[in-house]
Parts: sequence; C-alpha cells; structure tokens
Amino acid sequence: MASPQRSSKTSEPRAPNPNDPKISKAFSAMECLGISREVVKPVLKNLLKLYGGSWELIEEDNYRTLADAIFESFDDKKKSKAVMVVESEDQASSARENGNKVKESNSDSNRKAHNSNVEGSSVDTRLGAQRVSSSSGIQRKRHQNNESGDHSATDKRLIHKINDITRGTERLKISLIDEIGIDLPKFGYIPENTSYQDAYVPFTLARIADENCCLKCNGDCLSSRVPCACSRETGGEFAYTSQGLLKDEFLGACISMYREPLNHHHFYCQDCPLERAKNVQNPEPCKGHLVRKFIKECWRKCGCSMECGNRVVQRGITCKLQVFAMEDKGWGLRTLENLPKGSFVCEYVGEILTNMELYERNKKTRINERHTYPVSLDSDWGSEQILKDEEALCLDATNYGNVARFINHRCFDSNLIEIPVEVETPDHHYYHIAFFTKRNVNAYEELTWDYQIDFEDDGHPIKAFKCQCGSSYCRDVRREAVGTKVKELGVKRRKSGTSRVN
Ligand SMILES: C[S@@+](CC[C@H](N)C(=O)[O-])C[C@H]1O[C@@H](n2cnc3c(N)ncnc32)[C@H](O)[C@@H]1O
Repeated sequence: MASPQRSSKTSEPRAPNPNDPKISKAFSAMECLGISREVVKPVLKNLLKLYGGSWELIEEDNYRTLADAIFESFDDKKKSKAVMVVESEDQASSARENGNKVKESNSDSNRKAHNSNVEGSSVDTRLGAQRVSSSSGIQRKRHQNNESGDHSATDKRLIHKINDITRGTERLKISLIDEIGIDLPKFGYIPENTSYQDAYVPFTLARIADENCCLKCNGDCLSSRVPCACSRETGGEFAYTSQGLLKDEFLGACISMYREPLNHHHFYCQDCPLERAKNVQNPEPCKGHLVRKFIKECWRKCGCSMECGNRVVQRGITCKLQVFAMEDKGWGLRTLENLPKGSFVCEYVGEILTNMELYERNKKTRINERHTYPVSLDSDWGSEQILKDEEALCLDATNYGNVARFINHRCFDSNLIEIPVEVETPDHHYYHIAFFTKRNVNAYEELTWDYQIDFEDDGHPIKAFKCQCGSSYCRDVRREAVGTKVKELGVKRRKSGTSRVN
C-alpha cells in the first residue's frame, strides 16, 4: 500500500454525506467487498481528514487504500476473529499451518495478512473436525456481511476444510470445503442404509428364489451371450454398458418418465400407507405413486464375480466428489472430475424409517430445521399386497446419511436422476436409490437432482423451501409469477411455501 502523503490542505472534513457522488461510489466499492456503510463511514472520515479532503489516494486502485484502512481498523481493535475447521488428526501444528495457508491465499486479494495467530480449539466429534481460531483478510472481508454492522459481538465466521467426511468408510475420500463461512453440517456419516427401528428389511438368501438370481453364471454376466435372470427386471437386457454406464435407451426412458409423470402409470393404493401415517383414523384417498423402472443387480446368491458388470451401485462411490458451501442453498455437492452421461455417482443413504416413524419425527423436529432430508421408497407399491406400516418405508438422512444428503434440488433440468435399484431383496418395498448423470457433467459442476417437489404442496415430505435452483424452468419462479399476477388482480391466494408437517 502506498504510504499516505499529508496534503497541504488542512480543512476539517464533515462526516461523509451519502448523497455526495464520491462518497456513494466509495460505499458501493466497499459493499462489493461485503463491507457495510456503517463500517466504512468512520474510516473514510479519518482518511479524508488525513488526506486533507483529497480523494486522489482514496480512489486509487479501486479504493484499495480505503479497504486496507478498514481491515487495519479491525486488527487494531482486535475484533477480527474467524474460526477454521481442520481434521482432528492434523492437530494443532497443522491447524497453525492451515491458518497460515488461509492467510497466504488471501493475501493476493487483500494484499495484507495481518494476523496468523491460532487461538484455542474445540472438536466437532461427529465429523471428526477440530476448530481453530484464525484470522485473515478474506475472513475479515466476509464477516462484514453481517447485517447488524456490530462487529464487536458477531465477528465470527467459519471457514472449513475437511479432508474426508466419510471417515474412511467409502472407497474414496470426500472432502468438504467452505470458503464463505456457514455452519458445519451435523450428522453421522454412514455408507449404507441402516434400519432405525421398526422398518422390516430382512436380507435373507431364502427369500431369493433360485429363478430370481443367476446361480449358474460365472465371471461377468454382461459378457455372456444370453442375459441372465437378473436382467428380467429391465426387460431381458442389462441396464449397464460394459463401461459401467447406464445404457442410453434405459436412461432416456427413465428421464421421460420423470419429465412427464402424468403420462406414466401410477398405482393407487386401496389403503395408502402415506395417508395412514398422516391420519390413522381417517386417512385421505391415495394420491398415487409413480411406478418406476427398476434395475436389478446381481448379488450374493448369483454365481458371477464382484467384477460382474451388473454390479455397479453395490460397489459404491468411484468418482471424486466434494461438498462445498453456497450462499443461497447451504451445502451442495460437486464433482471434481468430468463425468460421462449415465455414470453412477452415489446412492441416497439414510436411516430406513417407516412412514409412521418419519411422520412422528417430523412433528417433533421439522419446524426448527432449515434443511430436510427424507425420501419415500414408494416406487413399486403396486406390485405388493396392502403394505403393513413396517413395510411402507422411506430414507431419512437428517441424522445419519451419506454424501447424497448434500445434493440440492434443481427443477426439471438437473444433471442427476434417481433410479430404484434392487440388490439384496426382491421385495420392492425396500430398494436402493441410485443417482446417475443425465448428461456429460464437467468437473466442478454442482450435482443436482429434481426432488419432484410441487411447491404448492405443503404436504410433501421435503419441507417447502424458496427454490434458488436458477433453472429457466424453475417451478417455484412460476409460482411466484402466478402469485404476483393474482395479487395484481386483487385475489387473495392461499399462502404456499410454508412448512407443514406431512
Ligand atoms: C437434501 S438437503 C440438500 C443439502 C442442503 N443444502 C444442506 O445444506 O444440507 C435439502 C435442503 O436443501 C435446501 N435446498 C435444496 N435445493 C434447494 C434449492 N434449489 N433452493 C433452495 N434451497 C435448496 C432446502 O433447504 C432443502 O430442504
């Protein structure tokens, strides 16, 4: 930073007048850095005093002097504190190193890194993370975003970096990175679905009839001349190519089913377990369940090997993924490598709950939760008898789940599709939900999935949220537009988007 030269002018400047175009330009420049007017005002006043009312140095290099002076004022007052999370095994030395790294990486944007102190630590046991206080230019810049303008009490921002949120439970490490400062997610990482309590999910070999598996196969079923019994679910052909991708035709059929669900078969239960969960005494009629296409993978009773091409989802995550923080949607998931169309990304893992259990859980907790994580397993209820409560299942990744719990919603043109996959049991009341890419996806693209949420439906298991998907086909935008139109017409419309326990 250029050292300030005292001007010969000595007149005492007044407090910055926001209507003065020079002052309002300075405010705008600082607002771009997330610094509020209240913070800028006293520093600008001092600078003007120091430079005798001359703007030349203040305006130079896009108000660099002003920005530096503001950051310096935080240091002077010892008010700038940020918290950084590093992995617990790294311990304090690494924390110190990370503190310095943040400092270094921010020095370019802020020119100055004033403080490399590491102050205290605490451990977040669920993600195995250690918290370490640190401070840096960017953190200083960001924590100014707090709207109160009171920097004495709220100068805390979280910058997180975790090398592996799975704690070694997946084949690949999955990192988490937060460059903006949001709360660390609180959940237990589980790589496989786990029954919470009442769900009936017996995985017994006796339940798989010999004709429902390929006892006589060996090696790779995909290379045999005649598709084996396990391909029956997908019309006598395997859903996968020998490269482990979904076949175009199968993927296309699944995409069209989600795009135009009303053109596809729905099953209407006589006694719908979802409605029963909401009101045992007086359930409403079934709203219908889309009958989806399933993939059936070979499993333990089959004669083929683990390398068989009809075993993709059960082999787990093989692509490089990263959880990252976003301003508008909380945490999200992105790929760190290019993914071809039809690639398996991950499955949706959570606690297996009955719909009754989910309903009870939501009643207790949902009002306070910003994000919700349940998925119903109702893709093939039509193929079974009337389901008992313990057979009407869903997955809830709120407390325990895998990386899929971070996949955000995108209306219509999401890059992922969820497909039901049968592995351990031929009963379709329990199955896996696997995510595949709908198109080629580039490294660093956010991975998104269309939750099939109707933003007018307050009863959807996923609590309504204000959609920030950014798609030109956003259903929530249309709802807003309709709402505005209706308002213009002076018609009072039902308030939608409010949370309601399903
Ligand atoms: C399965 S979680 C996804 C991960 C979540 N963003 C997080 O921070 O943990 C679903 C929640 O994410 C948020 N979300 C997902 N997609 C969104 C979108 N398009 N716009 C706004 N919020 C979204 C909603 O709060 C929703 O309840």
